[in-house]
Amino acid sequence: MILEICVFSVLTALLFLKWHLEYHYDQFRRLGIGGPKPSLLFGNLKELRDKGQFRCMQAWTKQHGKVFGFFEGYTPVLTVSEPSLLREIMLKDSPNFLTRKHFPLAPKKTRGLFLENGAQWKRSRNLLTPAFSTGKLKMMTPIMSEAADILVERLTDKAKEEDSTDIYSMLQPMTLDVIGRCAFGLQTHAQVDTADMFLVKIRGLFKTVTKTKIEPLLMILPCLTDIVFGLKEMVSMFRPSPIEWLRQAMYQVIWARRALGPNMNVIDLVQLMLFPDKSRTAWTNSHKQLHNEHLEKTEIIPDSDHGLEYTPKDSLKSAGLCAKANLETPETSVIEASTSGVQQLADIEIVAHSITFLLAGYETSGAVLAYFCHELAKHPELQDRLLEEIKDAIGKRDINYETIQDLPLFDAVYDEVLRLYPTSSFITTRKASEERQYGDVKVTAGMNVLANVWALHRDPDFWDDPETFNPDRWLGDQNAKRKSSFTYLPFGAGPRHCIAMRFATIEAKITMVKIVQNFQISKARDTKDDLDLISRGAIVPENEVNVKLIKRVTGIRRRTTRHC
Ligand code: HEM
Repeated sequence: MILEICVFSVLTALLFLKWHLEYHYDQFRRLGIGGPKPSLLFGNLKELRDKGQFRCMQAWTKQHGKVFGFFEGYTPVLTVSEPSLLREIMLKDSPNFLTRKHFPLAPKKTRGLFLENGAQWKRSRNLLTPAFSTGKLKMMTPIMSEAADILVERLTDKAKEEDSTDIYSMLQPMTLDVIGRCAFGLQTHAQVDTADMFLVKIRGLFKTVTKTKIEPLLMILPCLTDIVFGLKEMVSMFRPSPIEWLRQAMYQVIWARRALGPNMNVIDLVQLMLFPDKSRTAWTNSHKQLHNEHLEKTEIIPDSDHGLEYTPKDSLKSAGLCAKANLETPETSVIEASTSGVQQLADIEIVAHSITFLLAGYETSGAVLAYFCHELAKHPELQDRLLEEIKDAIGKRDINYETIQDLPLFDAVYDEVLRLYPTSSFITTRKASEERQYGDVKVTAGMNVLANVWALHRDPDFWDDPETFNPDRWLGDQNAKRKSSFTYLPFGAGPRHCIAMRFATIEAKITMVKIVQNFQISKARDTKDDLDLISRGAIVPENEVNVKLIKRVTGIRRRTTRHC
């Protein structure tokens, strides 16, 4: 009898589960929205994984149109490449869409700007936006310029030694040095030292992101999230993860920089987060007292001291400040930023934002530069035009924020690279707070929306000959109109667009101008016509990006003076 009851219960539970899944996976059909057929166990995850997200998006858009639904495991995602609907969701009705789609492995408490939602996101965005103003970006360009100079030196050596250079592997450490220095305040040496701890940890981090089987598991069974997080915490007690290493390194930088107080010779994102404009005047007595107490426990190392290796314990050859703090004084981390009455970020938030900047900025910027070089190798005639433009607009002047402003062809090439390779296509997501009806499309409360940027940028309804790389389409007066039409969204749109759009653009321009000035890039014997791409948060080259570099005789090899 007991056995029969057990069998009956199990069968009933299975039937109920089947009914529930069928009902769940039928939700788009009930709303009159088409899409690929999901399986009861995996939704559409298997196809996404097998074919690759971007191929699926393009194929599904062709088959189901500009608005369709798919299931990322158990999670329903409404996918939109209809510009007018995107404008409603991302801009006009943005207060209803200030939240992003949930990321299965997102930390639960301190999340950083990208993952924050609601009031917390608003506060952070308001506090962080001034750090990306024109004035502040100008002050950060020497960091970018110096990193680009080191790149040119390394490429010069490569050009002498090798017929084919994997430019991607050269660009990644450069973007890491820029972001390491700007967002972490660390004097990293990723370009010249392959054993640089920062580089090693970041590579470890991205390897885990690519290989993890946990994320798909949580996509299929989100109910396991708490258990998985609990287990992860237990494991990290014995084997700290790369992210934990980064967190600790960042805390040490913060403590040392707080101890030293504002230093206007060192402008990076850490400085701007720690001492935003408003707080400089409000550097109140309570801060001063804490600052002085902490300073007494802090040993200042002269800038010229290069003997210090950084590790989570003594990582403070921090962007020229070079202070080694007494690391036993974590109480500074709880300086509540509001003691002065001025809104400021607390240490725990700064750490989360720094890690976010690193994750959001490292892969994207490196990949975009690699795509840029790849397209130049395929289009030698374009390089002659770019070089002419540099000569006319810049001549022998320094490459800096001012001199790179008036380079329309460079801008056009950059825009076209980002059209064909919108590296952050699959992170442009929103979640509806309340139900809305836009024409025929009903967006229910809690529904996830993905701006289908990959398909949008290759849609023949909006682009002539969309698969062709043609920077000239960006020249002329249609440019501004095109950019405001919601057919081109490499940096997203609306209040949650990429906060560092101009930071990334300046970094790319400075680097590319220096590369074009110094090298002719052409196809090497092993250059692929079409790169294999992989989506791991950002869409990046799966393998090497090989090109042949020929040093220009007239190349300008100039090292930017250290800015601090
Ligand atoms: C070419 C390089 C880059 C591209 C293509 C890119 C693209 C994007 C995109 C598409 C989004 C989502 C926008 C939306 O949902 O509307 C985004 C968000 C974001 N990006 Fe970037 N990004 C780049 C570089 C960077 C860099 C260098 C940083 C940091 C220094 C950064 C920090 C962020 C942050 C913090 C967010 C979240 C903004 C928020 O939710 O308020 N990005 N980015």
